[in-house]
Amino acid sequence: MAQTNEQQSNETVKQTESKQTVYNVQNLNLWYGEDQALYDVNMKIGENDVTAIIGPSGCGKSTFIKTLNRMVEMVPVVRTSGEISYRGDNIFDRSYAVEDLRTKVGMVFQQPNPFPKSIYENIVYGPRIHGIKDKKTLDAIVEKSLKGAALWDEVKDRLDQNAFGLSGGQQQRVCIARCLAIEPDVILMDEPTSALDPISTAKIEELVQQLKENYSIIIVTHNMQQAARISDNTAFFLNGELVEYNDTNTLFSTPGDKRTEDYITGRFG
Ligand SMILES: Nc1ncnc2c1ncn2[C@@H]1O[C@H](COP(=O)(O)OP(=O)(O)OP(=O)(O)O)[C@@H](O)[C@H]1O
Repeated sequence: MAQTNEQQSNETVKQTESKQTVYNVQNLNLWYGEDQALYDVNMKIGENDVTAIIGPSGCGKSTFIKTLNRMVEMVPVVRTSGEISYRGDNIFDRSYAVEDLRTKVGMVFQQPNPFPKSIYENIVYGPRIHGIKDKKTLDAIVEKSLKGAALWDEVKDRLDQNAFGLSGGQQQRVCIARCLAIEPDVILMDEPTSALDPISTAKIEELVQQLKENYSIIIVTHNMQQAARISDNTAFFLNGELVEYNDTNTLFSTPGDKRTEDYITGRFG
């Protein structure tokens, strides 16, 4: 029998009750002008979890993930209702400082997008904006971040070379390292491997497993096998609605909603 979002959300809370809640999304609706893209989304996201967002093209996955750092508001016609609490504070409150949110919540995109600068300059960009000038401190941040992104050994002898000279998979790890350099709490990943070859994809997947020790990760993916391999919880979106949200094993083995079953068995999408 189909369950309501609230029932599913409560169950997921039970399963992760020993964990801190990083995000609590309540009754989130979002419109692009007249067109509604998200409908009454309710979802709790746990600390140190990898949370996968799946669903067919146009179902609202990217829109949802971009609400979590309020990047979606860069589209001027966007309007939202409901609440997203991050570590207990509603990020839609007028007094909430979006700059603080963006230092806590890093983002990695579908296409690797390093700056047209050296590998070193890519990593120190954020820390410099935050006022860090000391060369030794910056050097240490570069090493730590590149090690965290499993890239240090490959690039440590050519930090002054342009990041554009790296492979696509390495560029994506530069972007992850750039994100780690600001010491985020959460990393949002919007289809981070869809432009990469299988070997680079496997490296990023392995990296996600390492990163979850220290960060909470929310990843949009078209690839259901990827969601099954790397995530703790999975949310299935369809037409802007959160159809089902559960621990990944349960969602893929015994989906509670016929629409989830149809999607994961390849009947559409
Ligand atoms: N900037 C925008 N302006 C107007 N409508 C938009 C904008 N971005 C997305 N939408 C609409 O919002 C809905 C959800 O789009 P979104 O990109 O979030 O879906 P998605 O699941 O991430 O798709 P895909 O897997 O193809 O990337 C779609 O109907 C889309 O046309």
